[in-house]
Amino acid sequence: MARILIIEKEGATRTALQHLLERDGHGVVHANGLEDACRQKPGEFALVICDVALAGEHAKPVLEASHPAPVILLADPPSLHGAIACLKAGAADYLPRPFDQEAFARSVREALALPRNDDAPSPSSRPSSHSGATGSQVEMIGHCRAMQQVYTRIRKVAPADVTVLVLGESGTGKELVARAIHRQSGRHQAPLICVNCAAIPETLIESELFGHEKGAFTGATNSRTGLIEAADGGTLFLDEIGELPLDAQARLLRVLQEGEIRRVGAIETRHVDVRLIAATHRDLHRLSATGEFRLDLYYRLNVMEIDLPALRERGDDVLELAEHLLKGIARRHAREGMRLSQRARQEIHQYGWPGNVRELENALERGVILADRRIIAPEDLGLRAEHVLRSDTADGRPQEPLAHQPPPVTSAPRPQAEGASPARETAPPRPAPPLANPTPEEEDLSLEDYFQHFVLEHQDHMSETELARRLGISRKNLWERRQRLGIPRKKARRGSATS
Ligand SMILES: Nc1ncnc2c1ncn2[C@@H]1O[C@H](COP(=O)(O)OP(=O)(O)OP(=O)(O)O)[C@@H](O)[C@H]1O
Repeated sequence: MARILIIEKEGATRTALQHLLERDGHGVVHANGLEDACRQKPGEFALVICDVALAGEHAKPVLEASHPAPVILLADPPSLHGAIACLKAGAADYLPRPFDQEAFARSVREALALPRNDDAPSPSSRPSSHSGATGSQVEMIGHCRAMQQVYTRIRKVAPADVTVLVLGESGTGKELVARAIHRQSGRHQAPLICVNCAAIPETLIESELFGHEKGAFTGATNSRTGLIEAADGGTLFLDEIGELPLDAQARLLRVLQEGEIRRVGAIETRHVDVRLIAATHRDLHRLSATGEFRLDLYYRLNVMEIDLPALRERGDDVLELAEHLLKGIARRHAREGMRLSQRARQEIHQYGWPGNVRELENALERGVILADRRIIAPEDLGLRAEHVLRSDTADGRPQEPLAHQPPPVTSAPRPQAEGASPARETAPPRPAPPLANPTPEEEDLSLEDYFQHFVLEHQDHMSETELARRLGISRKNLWERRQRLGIPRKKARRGSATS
């Protein structure tokens, strides 16, 4: 549950946005314009959503006022120039209106997931060309051997200014790799433009990527710069490149071969200096055999390859990632200090994660929202039984099926993305996590945490009898626990409730 500020003049739109946000459990505050918003201290909100018309030039005024809160801009009518300017200035997202509910919810989720650095300079002091398409710099977590190889590869290819092909299942962090390469390259002062080829309609992709001249097609009332030109001097990240239509593939090949771009409807070409990083979860070589992907483009792209392991192949990294992600998610929902129970950790370790890190983030967010107390139980994560990878415990005993899941839990086949390359040997079934067996102590520990928190929070205004009743224990038990935990009963103030 995050506190979100909506800056929007239009009453009906405001109500519709509020409805969508409240449905997802967020708290909403309104402002009619920037001045009104500034009085509400926008930087203290978890997120600011602003009509681009009220955001000031290139959204800089709203971004400055809202720092360090992320800002989503809603644009009607949208423009490519506007989008690039706003994103370069540091907006978390730029949503063209009308948008569907799912796109809006996703954008809110992603903006709330951005790391919030209160010490970072505000957008006004950041060089505007420095930030990427979403302005975020997420640290990559994980120490397993496969990830170490990934980091080494990134370090070696980053300064080499060559085209890079990043392979990996959906949600493994391909965009993070692209960001890391850009950051460590000589182009880091120039823009990084990220484009998901699968998200742009086939009819628009050429004009979006390559730009168009006025009159090039019906509706082209002005000439427009494409995203490739916008990345001039910097890096272009083309995610899901396997989805690029064949005509666009031919144009892209020309950009790579000649360093030249021809806008749709243009006669002359322009020179561009762009480093390309492409990513896909598909086997491009296999696609080229069926004519869906140009073989010559595949060879041009595949100068350097970085192969990201699936999350289920990263051993204990999954727990390190879970702890790291949990902190950010809990902070966003104002539930700091939330922890995973031993059983939840065990389940996270044993799960197959077909949706990889993105799925882990979603499960943790569910956990943070659904957990009644500060400990997240396996039930709160809502993982699907069919993706639990069965393995033996460290002492060789078969793993007990997880209590809340419908038995039997069988050895699930490791899910393989459609068309994905059988790039890497998969790791053997994971041993049980390096944890003590889940025992009553663990639940006890969480109860003690809760007990301590509850007592400290309420002892000033509740009598001992009421505290004990609310905790569901006897007064004697309350006294004993106070002794054990070192929170002795406060001396009753004259006139305050005692029992
Ligand atoms: N090693 C990691 N450490 C921290 N966060 C990670 C890591 N890998 C992925 N993530 C997070 O997981 C989410 C998905 O990552 P990303 O978008 O880079 O994946 P992707 O492979 O590009 O997915 P898709 O192919 O579906 O676009 C992001 O929120 C990202 O920050």
